[in-house]
Amino acid sequence: MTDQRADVAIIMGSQSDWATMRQAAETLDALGIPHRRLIVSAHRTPDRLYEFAKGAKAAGYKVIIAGAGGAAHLPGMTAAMTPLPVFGVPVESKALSGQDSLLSIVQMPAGIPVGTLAIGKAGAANAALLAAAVLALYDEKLAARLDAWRAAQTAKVASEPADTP
Ligand SMILES: Nc1c(C(=O)O)ncn1[C@@H]1O[C@H](COP(=O)(O)O)[C@@H](O)[C@H]1O
Repeated sequence: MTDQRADVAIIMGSQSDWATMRQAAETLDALGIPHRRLIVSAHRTPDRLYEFAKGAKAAGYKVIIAGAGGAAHLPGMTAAMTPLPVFGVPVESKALSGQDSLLSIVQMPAGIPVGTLAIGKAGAANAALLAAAVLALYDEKLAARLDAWRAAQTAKVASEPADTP
């Protein structure tokens, strides 16, 4: 659900990250959380990053999800320029399978945190669930939707055979 009044910004370093980051967008959609997605790169579009990060709070965003691969400076640079919580998703890189992305994002110096998720699609989905958990602290209807989502997940697993195939 893209919306003028978006609670979550999903930013990514390149269009090529969309295959991963769409898991975040789809999870937010499933929970009815309005979001916007943007291509922003600390390396390739530093002015766009500055404008986005400095204005993100005033624009009404509550949480930022930032996905990047390789030398993944985007989440940390964004966190340096906004007081909003930033969740970083290490995108799987071709050369190093996302290990480079993970270490770039997770090893922030004390003082500027980035909540770092797992490499790849699972990390993108979980970033959305974490964003939902933050927003649900102040939104009872969303909290109920999140509870229902988790209950449905539990029911699905419970309906599957418990023994190994
Ligand atoms: N890590 C970053 C940043 C950044 O951190 O600012 N900007 C682009 N990238 C990453 O470069 C990878 C390759 O990008 P291309 O596929 O466009 O060559 C992508 O995973 C992107 O996130």
